[in-house]
Amino acid sequence: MLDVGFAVRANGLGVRYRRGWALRDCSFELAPGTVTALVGANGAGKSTLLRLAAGLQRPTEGVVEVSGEVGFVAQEKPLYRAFTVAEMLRFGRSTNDSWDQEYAEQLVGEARLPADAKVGSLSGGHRARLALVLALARRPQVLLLDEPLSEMDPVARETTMRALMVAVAETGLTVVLSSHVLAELEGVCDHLLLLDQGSVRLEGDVEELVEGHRVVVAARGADFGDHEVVTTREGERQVTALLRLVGPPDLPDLPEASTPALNELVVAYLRAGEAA
Ligand SMILES: Nc1ncnc2c1ncn2[C@@H]1O[C@H](COP(=O)(O)OP(=O)(O)OP(=O)(O)O)[C@@H](O)[C@H]1O
Repeated sequence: MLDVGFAVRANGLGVRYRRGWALRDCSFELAPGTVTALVGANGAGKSTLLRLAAGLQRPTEGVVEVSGEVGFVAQEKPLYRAFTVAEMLRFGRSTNDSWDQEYAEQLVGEARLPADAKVGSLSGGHRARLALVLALARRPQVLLLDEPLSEMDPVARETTMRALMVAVAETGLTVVLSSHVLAELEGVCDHLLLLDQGSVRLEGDVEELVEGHRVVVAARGADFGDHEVVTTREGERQVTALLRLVGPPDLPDLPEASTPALNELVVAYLRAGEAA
């Protein structure tokens, strides 16, 4: 792969549909080998962003660049229903120069996909796994996944995430995956891209983002100094706030301050977006 310093890079990216902007002024850069959680409320623009990066849709303004071969698994997982699993693999092999047959067979085995089953007869979860096998076996440099786990059972989710992590560790694969199930992304994703109504609201290294925020429990009306209040939850006497630190985490008068879990951080931003 060319060493260009980024795997995916967007600059001023925007898409307008007839009813308005689905994505507006999005700029970010994802480094090679990172695993990015793409999160946001329904309609925030996640699928649109992934389609643009996959080159399946043109932006209205701005650019998105991907370095190297890109693999994309759409939410609706288009596969040939009349083909068997084995036929899908043969098809993949004959249409992709970079196809890795041994790897494809290993992944099919791990997913326990019966080679002679017709795609149309597979469950939603098995179809999702097959779509992912086909994308991984092409050995792309960048893999874009639109809600890859949504139809899978808990064990399938775990095996799938493990297969992705192995590919990241062994080949330096870059992954961007959208999901509403935040608990599954914790410990797996090292980068976060949070969209709010078509704009990038929060983006960066997960650890740095977590370190840059505090959950505080304080008396109502407490003064949080220069720190940005992302969201608050009012109790009878106390208020729980998520703060984005501006400057050093100088919170002398507050009884409780802890770093948020990724899950907590994302939910706070999504809630703030809804309230806005
Ligand atoms: N082909 C289209 N024509 C018109 N509007 C569209 C089209 N595709 C998406 N949109 C609109 O663009 C916005 C973003 O949609 P998108 O599917 O990218 O969101 P999302 O974050 O993936 O949502 P979800 O979590 O529900 O999958 C929405 O307001 C949607 O209605």
